[in-house]
Amino acid sequence: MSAKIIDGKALAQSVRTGLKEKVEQFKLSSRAPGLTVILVGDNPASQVYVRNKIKACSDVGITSKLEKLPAETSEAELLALLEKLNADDSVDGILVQLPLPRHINEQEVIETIRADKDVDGFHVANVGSVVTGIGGFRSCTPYGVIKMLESVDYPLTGAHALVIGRSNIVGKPMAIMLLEKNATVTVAHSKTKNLKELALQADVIVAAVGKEKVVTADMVKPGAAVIDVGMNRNAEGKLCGDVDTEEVAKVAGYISPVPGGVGPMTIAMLLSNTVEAYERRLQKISQ
Ligand SMILES: Nc1nc2c(c(=O)[nH]1)N[C@@H](CN(C=O)c1ccc(C(=O)N[C@@H](CCC(=O)O)C(=O)O)cc1)CN2
Ligand SMILES: [Mg+2]
Repeated sequence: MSAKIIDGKALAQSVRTGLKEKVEQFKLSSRAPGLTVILVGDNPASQVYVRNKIKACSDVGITSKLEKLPAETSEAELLALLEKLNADDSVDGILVQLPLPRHINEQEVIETIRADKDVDGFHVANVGSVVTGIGGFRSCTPYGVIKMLESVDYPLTGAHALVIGRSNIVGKPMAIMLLEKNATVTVAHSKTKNLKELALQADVIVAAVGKEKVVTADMVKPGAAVIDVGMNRNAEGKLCGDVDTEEVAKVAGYISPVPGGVGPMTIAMLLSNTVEAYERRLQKISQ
């Protein structure tokens, strides 16, 4: 068997095309949605991701602004900038690129962003709203994974989903979003003892560990959907995910590649959240 590829790059492009049309309509009667991206320090990967986000905004017509701060920026300075952006009516979405330098408390920073401008969906108010099913911005990576599974009509109701990884930005919200789709969800992590046994029972595996070849072919049930959230460099310095893609593709029903899978969808869902933040703000103003 050879798995069908879930092409995140193509799906992201179609999401972006839809958003572009929406933004063009908004601009006829009002202004474009606005996103401010904050980058602290000079982490090379973060620089690439931020550049890609700014370019993606420009492609769909979202007005974006990059605030580049030196690595020595104090937490107080960063929080002051966030308060200023929170109060700025032209800013619909605010994003602070992670990771932050070690001297800055990430959670403190996230909680300072106004929840209705938190287009990353990391603020506790948004996490809580998603958990309780009352709306709120969804964390972009797991939101993108759900869209990828929906794009191939993967039947999630009653499916057994295994999420490997329990980070606040991927693993935990991923489990909640799969639960919302009526999957039976197991979350595995570094202390899980019987990973292979759990994986062999899973109809859907989402690997979000940050380690090469955590999911191998002997762990995958024939026909399962395997979504790779990992972003690693192998011994040759090549970008790879957490899944042994070549071998797993011989067993799985669906597989998402790295690069070209979840990564582009993360950025597409950020744009989608930004457009949603703008729409909600306009709605509030007109009430
Ligand atoms: N504030 C945030 N920080 C971080 C997030 C986030 O969602 N919000 N996620 C990651 C990094 N990230 C976005 O910021 C991200 C990582 C990778 C990609 C991507 O498209 N990857 C490409 C490959 C890129 C390459 O060649 O290096 C792919 O998979 O095809 C997008 C977004 C941590 N920080
Ligand atoms: Mg830190």
